[in-house]
Amino acid sequence: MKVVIAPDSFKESLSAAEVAAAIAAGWRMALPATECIELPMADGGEGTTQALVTASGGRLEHCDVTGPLGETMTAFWGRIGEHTAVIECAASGGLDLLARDQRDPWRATTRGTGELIRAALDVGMTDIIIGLGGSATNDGGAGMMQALGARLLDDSGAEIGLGAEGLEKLAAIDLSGLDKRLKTARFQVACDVDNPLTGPNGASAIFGPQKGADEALVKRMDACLANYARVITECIGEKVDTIAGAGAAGGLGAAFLAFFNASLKPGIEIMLDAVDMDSHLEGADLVITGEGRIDSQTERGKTPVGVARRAKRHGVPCIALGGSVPDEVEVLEALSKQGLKAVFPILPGVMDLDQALEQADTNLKLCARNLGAFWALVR
Ligand SMILES: O=C(O)[C@H](O)CO
Repeated sequence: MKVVIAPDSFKESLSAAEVAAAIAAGWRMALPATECIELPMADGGEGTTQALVTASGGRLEHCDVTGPLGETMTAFWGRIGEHTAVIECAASGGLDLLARDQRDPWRATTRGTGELIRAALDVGMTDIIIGLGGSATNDGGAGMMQALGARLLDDSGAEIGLGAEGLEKLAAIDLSGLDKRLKTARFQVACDVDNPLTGPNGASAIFGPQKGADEALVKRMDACLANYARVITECIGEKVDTIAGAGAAGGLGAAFLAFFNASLKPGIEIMLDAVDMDSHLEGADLVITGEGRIDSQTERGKTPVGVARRAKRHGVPCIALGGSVPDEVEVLEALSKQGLKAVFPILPGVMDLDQALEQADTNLKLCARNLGAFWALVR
């Protein structure tokens, strides 16, 4: 029997490679002869650089950049071959870089992403894959653009400040000082979701709360991004706010659409192609995917759904394991339509979040072992 194991990371707990290894170990407790193919996944969010570098035999490079709250930190990017760089926005502006009580989407900046792009261009990279997702930011990529030489100005002609806050006063964008290398570099943008920039399904409304925004701040940040979209249209004639993916990573997707020679793609598709998922699915009996939290956002293009859609195309059944899973049948039905036929919670009993994060490895093994035992019974 052949099982393809293609999970994302369990945030704040296990990397995608560790999740895949735990599922394989648990499954083999029940069915030791199974050929388990472990393919750690990512969809643009944290872990994307590592997963693509591992899949392509590249290496990580490190440099000092501006962190999410303006502090200096050491971040990384990936080098694949001679000319390709992978940069994930989570490396310098990621939610997992901040403790829960430090999260502040009003001030958080994407400046570090711009600095990582510059670092890659400085050493001759011409093809850049950008991973969007897992961010602590909601600044629409304003910080990134400033790091790359754009001037974002208020109505007195002064540079706006960091974060979503700065966008409230944005009145004009001057691209005359933009790094010239951006004209010739090719960007592929791997988005973890397909949300638009603004509105009820936009970056602030859907992802603001997980970054620490309350209802009032969500509204204010949505208005800031709407102002940003208006100024982009006025200054450069691009209308980006309703385009799918513009709302990824706190609106960073919008900046790539407006200012770069870039195409936005579901991140999981880029990842599946990089590991040659199609050939691994040949002759597979089952695909197991998973993510720390599986919910209605999963439908918007996150790893489990991306993997399930690809498995469905090959006629291979796909199931998922999650730390937390949907508790509404409508969400389960919607996931099932996309090919994710069943979703299993890994928790063996009531426990608090810290305990669940700590025991994720054991819980994954036990759940995978039970699934393997059930498969042995019914096949
Ligand atoms: O970073 C974020 O805002 C979410 O992961 C959606 O892209």
